Amino acid sequence: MAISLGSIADDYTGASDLANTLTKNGLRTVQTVGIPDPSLVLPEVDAVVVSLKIRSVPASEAVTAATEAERWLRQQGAGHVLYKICSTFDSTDAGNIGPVTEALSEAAGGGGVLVTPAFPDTGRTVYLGHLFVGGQPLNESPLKDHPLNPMHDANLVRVLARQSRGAVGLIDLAAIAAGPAAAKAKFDALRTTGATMAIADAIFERDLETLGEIALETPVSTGASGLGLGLARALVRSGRISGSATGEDVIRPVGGLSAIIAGSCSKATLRQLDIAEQSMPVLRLDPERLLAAGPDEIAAAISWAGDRISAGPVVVAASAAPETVSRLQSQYGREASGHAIETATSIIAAELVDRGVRRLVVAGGETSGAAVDKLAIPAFLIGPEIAPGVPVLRTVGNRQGDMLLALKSGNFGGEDFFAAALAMMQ
Ligand SMILES: Nc1ncnc2c1ncn2[C@@H]1O[C@H](COP(=O)(O)OP(=O)(O)O)[C@@H](O)[C@H]1O
Ligand SMILES: O=C(O)[C@@H](O)C(=O)COP(=O)(O)O
Repeated sequence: MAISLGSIADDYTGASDLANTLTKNGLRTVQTVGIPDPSLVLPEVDAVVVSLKIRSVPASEAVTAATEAERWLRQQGAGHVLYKICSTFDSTDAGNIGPVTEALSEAAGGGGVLVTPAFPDTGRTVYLGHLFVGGQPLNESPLKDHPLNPMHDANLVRVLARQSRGAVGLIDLAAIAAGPAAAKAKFDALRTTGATMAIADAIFERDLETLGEIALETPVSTGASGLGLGLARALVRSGRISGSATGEDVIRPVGGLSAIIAGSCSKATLRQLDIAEQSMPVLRLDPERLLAAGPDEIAAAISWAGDRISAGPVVVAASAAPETVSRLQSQYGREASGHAIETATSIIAAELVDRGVRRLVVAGGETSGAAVDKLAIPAFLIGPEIAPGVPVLRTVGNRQGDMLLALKSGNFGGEDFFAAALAMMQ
């Protein structure tokens, strides 16, 4: 297998979001969970997205995992490696976007790295280095209340500089709108002033096409699915790949039961749960009890779901509003509460799969990572899109047999997302 594009995704929902974008733009793509075991037979593809669960781990741990994945991707032939981060730049001052980007760049022999989380399809745009989520600056958006990575500064040049050893510059919209030559000239000029990374503005897809073209000439870039779109289109335009992927054959029915597990506390997921409650049984876990009396609360949830699941899909949710999340975090600590809840939701997901669930929707990046790890799924093929950034996934080499999954980033999807996902998974 010789691939054209490699990516390292910092979480599993982000990986399927990127794999979805690459597929939609013509690249045959597979999403692996970690570096695949050599015994796993992967299909012939143009791109591999290696999913890691490193968004919220200490930076040194993230650097080690990402550089190992980069080495593996280069061995598969990848000429360019994209570090897939969140389109909302989820990363505190202790975060790893800077350290991983610098390490990947060094591994590839140095040079400047283009960085942009812009993803206009989901309302993420960057202007003069400031990230907007919908109409709001990042620090005024719901991301200010994220349970693990609360974002308090919309100026990404500053955010990235606080995490990094090297200097960070800006490729502004004026340079990008003037086309690839002007954008590249600005990028080169920044490098002569000592910047090792450049945040790039982008508002429209055409900006991302320009950025994809200049990023493809370098060995490493960092960004969200928008930059993936730019890279994929540049690859197809270059004639290096045929651009013929579709993803439709991936959704052959798998049968079995279906369930939804939610651990995201994002505004979008909270709304989707309220809507799901009108048409399916929804169990709201009690996070206080999960932390105080873990196994009992988990067993009660499994029993509740077991009583209902043969009649139709069930939803089990830990998700709560920001006030409840902060109360719990001040009592048990941010990491400890997040980790305990992820462990609980992953055990519940695995039990439900043991009881016959073959169609599973998981809401939340960390939540999805914990569930997929617990299920030990090695890789996914990418099917059609349910909502921007969320494809149907089909397992590859899964020990429970073929399953269909949707790993939903907390912030993604319309209010009827859960029903829409299940309707595409038979
Ligand atoms: N009620 C709750 N209180 C505190 N933390 C919670 C609660 N419910 C879920 N969590 C944690 O919040 C985090 C949500 O992150 P994640 O799953 O990545 O969602 P998103 O995709 O919205 O970022 C997880 O660590 C999850 O375990
Ligand atoms: O880029 C994005 O917004 C998503 O792909 C993503 O990474 C979202 O992260 P979670 O909200 O933690 O799922």
